[in-house]
Amino acid sequence: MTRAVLSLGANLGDRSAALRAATGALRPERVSDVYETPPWGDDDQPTYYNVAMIVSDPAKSPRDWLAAASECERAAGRVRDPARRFGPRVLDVDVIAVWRDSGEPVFCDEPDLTVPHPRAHLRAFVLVPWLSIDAEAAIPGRGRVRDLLRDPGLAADARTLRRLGGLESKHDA
Ligand SMILES: Nc1ncnc2c1ncn2[C@@H]1O[C@H](COP(=O)(O)OP(=O)(O)OP(=O)(O)O)[C@@H](O)[C@H]1O
Ligand SMILES: Nc1nc2c(c(=O)[nH]1)N=C(CO)CN2
Repeated sequence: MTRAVLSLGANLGDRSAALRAATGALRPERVSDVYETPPWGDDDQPTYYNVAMIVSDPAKSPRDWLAAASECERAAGRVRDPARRFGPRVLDVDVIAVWRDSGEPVFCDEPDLTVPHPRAHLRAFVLVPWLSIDAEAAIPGRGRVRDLLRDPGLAADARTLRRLGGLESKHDA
């Protein structure tokens, strides 16, 4: 059994619909409300809708979670622009952290898969939704999410997020 935390983001097209379709495919144990978040890393793009979810599966390795994430992105019609890092997208699904049934964290450091996600601890749009569905959330090797969010820069970013409500309601105009 592995348990994973996934972070989903969308800022092109019908953002709620993309997140809802991915949630249907990934069948999470828990999913956060939708947060509207300013773009991180590349300012020149629309605001994102972000959610965090907790998933578990008896058979899935971190690489299987990455494959499931990539399949959701493909199904949403994502086109990669190699020239634009952190650029706009119909759907992004990141594998934030993975644990075995025993609670032991899984670490991966491979060219196409790094777990825990190497930038998760810098992103209020990952940490705030995650903390909302797990008060004890912690990034293996980095510490508890509620402590990470005490960093002044992250705390300021956290205040720019707007909680919109559950995925079942429609948020896009
Ligand atoms: N933990 C991870 N979760 C998702 N993708 C990962 C992870 N570690 C490595 N990758 C790799 O990152 C590649 C690029 O992903 P993507 O285009 O979503 O990056 P990005 O959105 O520009 O940046 P970021 O990963 O910081 O969100 C993927 O093809 C995947 O192989
Ligand atoms: N607010 C926000 N900003 C981002 C996001 C995201 O999901 N939310 N994803 C990115 C992909 O690298 C880049 N920037």
